[in-house]
Amino acid sequence: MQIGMVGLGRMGGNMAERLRRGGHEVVGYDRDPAISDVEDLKELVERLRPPRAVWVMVPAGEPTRATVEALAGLLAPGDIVIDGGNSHYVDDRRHGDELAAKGIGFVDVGVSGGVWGLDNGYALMTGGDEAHIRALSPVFDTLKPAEGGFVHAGKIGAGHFAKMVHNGIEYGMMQAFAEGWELLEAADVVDDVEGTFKSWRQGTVIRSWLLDLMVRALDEDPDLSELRGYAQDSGEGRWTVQAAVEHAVPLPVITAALYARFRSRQSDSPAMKVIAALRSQFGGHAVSSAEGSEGLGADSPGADVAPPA
Ligand SMILES: O=C(CO)[C@H](O)[C@H](O)COP(=O)(O)O
Repeated sequence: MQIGMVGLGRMGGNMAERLRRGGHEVVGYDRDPAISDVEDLKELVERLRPPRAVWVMVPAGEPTRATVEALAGLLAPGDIVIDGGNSHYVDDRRHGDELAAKGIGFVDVGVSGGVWGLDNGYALMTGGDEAHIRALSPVFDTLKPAEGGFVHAGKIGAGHFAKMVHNGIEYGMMQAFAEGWELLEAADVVDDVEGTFKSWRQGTVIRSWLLDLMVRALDEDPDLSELRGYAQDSGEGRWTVQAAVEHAVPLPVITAALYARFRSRQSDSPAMKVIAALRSQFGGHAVSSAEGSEGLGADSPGADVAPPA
C-alpha cells in the first residue's frame, strides 16, 4: 500500500526502509532535505492517493503536535494519521479529537524494536477504531516481527499507554541488571563477571533480549570503563510513574529505576548533605568535607572505603 512517512531519523528511516523492502510505496518527508523525498508536508500530501495514510515518526511533544496540526490542515476526510512516536497517551486523545472534527482518522502506535527493528521487525501496540486498524493492516503486517508482536490494545491512546508501561518495565529490568552487575564487580567473589552474565543467557529464569544486549555491551567494553554512569530519560518513565500516582498503583521498582537516573546526573547529592549535617547535629557523627575524605567517622561501616572526591 502507499503511505507517507514524516520523520526519517533512526526509527522512521528504518521503518520506511522495511516497508519498501516489503513492497510498499513510501513517500518520506524529513526536515533534512538530503534524505527527504519531498520538499514539505504539502508536497507529501499531494503525492499520496486518497484515502491517504500518513505515519508521523517525530519526537513526542511539540514536534508531534505541530506535525499533526499541519496535517489536519492538509488532509481530507477519510485519510488517517498514525502517530508512531513515543507520545503521551493524553496527547493522543487531543489529536484524535482535532482530526475527527475534520473527518480524519487517528491511530496511535507504540513501537518497540529500536535500531534492530529494520531486520527483526517492530513490536506494535495500536490504539484506535477497528476500521482504521484494519485499513492499515498491510503496513502493520510488514513492520511487525514474523511471529506475534502486534496488539490492537484499545481505543485511541491505548497503544501509547501500553508502550508507556512497556518502557516502565524496561526501566525496572535494566536497573535490576545494572545493580546485579555492580554488586558482582564490587564484591570480588566472582572472578569472571562477564562470563557469568554470558552463562545466564541460556536456561536461566532471567534470559532475555536485554541480557543479550548487556552481554554485547560487556563484549565491547568489559568493565564499561568507556562510559560515565549517567543516564538520560525521554519521558515515558515519568509518565508511567505519574499514571501510577493517578491510579494509586504502587510502582516501587519502576519509580526507583527512574530516580536512579535522576541521581546519575548529580555530581554530588544535596539530600545526602542534609543527612550528613543532621547526623552530625544530633549525634556528633563525623562528616566528609566537600574537599575529600577527611573526617569520615570510624562509626561508619563504610569508613574504610574512601568516598568519591
Ligand atoms: O522506546 C524506547 C525503547 O523501548 C526508546 O529507546 C526510548 O527512548 C527509551 O526510553 P528512555 O530514553 O526514557 O530510556
